[in-house]
Amino acid sequence: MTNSPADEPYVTGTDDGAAPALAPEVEAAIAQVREDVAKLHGELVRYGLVVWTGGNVSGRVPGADLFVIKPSGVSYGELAAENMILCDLDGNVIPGTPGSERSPSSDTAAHAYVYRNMPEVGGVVHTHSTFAVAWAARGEEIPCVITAMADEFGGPIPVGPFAIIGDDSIGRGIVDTLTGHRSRAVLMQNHGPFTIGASPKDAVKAAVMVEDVARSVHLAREAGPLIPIPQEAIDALYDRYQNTSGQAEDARRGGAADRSGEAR
Ligand SMILES: O=C(CO)[C@@H](O)[C@@H](O)COP(=O)(O)O
Repeated sequence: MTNSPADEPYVTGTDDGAAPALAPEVEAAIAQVREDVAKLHGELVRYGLVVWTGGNVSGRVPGADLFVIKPSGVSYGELAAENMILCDLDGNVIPGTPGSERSPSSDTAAHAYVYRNMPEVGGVVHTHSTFAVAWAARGEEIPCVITAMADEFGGPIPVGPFAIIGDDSIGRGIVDTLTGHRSRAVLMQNHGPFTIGASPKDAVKAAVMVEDVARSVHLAREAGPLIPIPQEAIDALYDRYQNTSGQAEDARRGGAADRSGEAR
């Protein structure tokens, strides 16, 4: 009895550099993630989170040990599904696949480390958004003093260790800081925010919200002392928001939708 395509082990590469043979459902999933990740980079620009090419979005391919990430240093206006880069969970570019002729994002190793060590994560984002970077430059966590933080992050936004780009250091700092933590954002010291999410869109939302709360709390503290929110109120706000805000089909709530609300 021959195995169905779905039973076939994933072929990560071929000797002649041709694209690997993939099950049809994996091919379809890859195509969807390529489209979503390419489109979501426009949200980084729309919300003012990046200058030049100073940020990146990636998305895990459901059902495969693969993820999609942008090419390094390519203007956001040029990004499209077909020039996103398909990688395995070690951060190796899958040869022969669309976009594989270019180098992946500088942060590919960090994204790959998160995907290997946090199986629940479906998307990873990195930006240099101004106010979040300012808190990172001070190595200071953002205290939970506004209900929007309690809702979205369930408490303070933590700081991760100083780590140099280029190996697993940043990824390890992200995972060590966020594992078991409610926050989907970490301020890597002297660098900037990395966010995770149930989907690429959920991770982009966290990137948008971390910059918003970083700005608000910065301005508040400049004007006077901050008023902490009692922990029981933080817990209640977080529980409500995580379980009733948005729609049941949102990825964050365990659903499959995350393409402008479309189920898939
Ligand atoms: O933060 C850094 C470099 O320090 C990078 O994430 C940023 O410049 C974006 O690089 P990529 O264009 O994703 O390679």
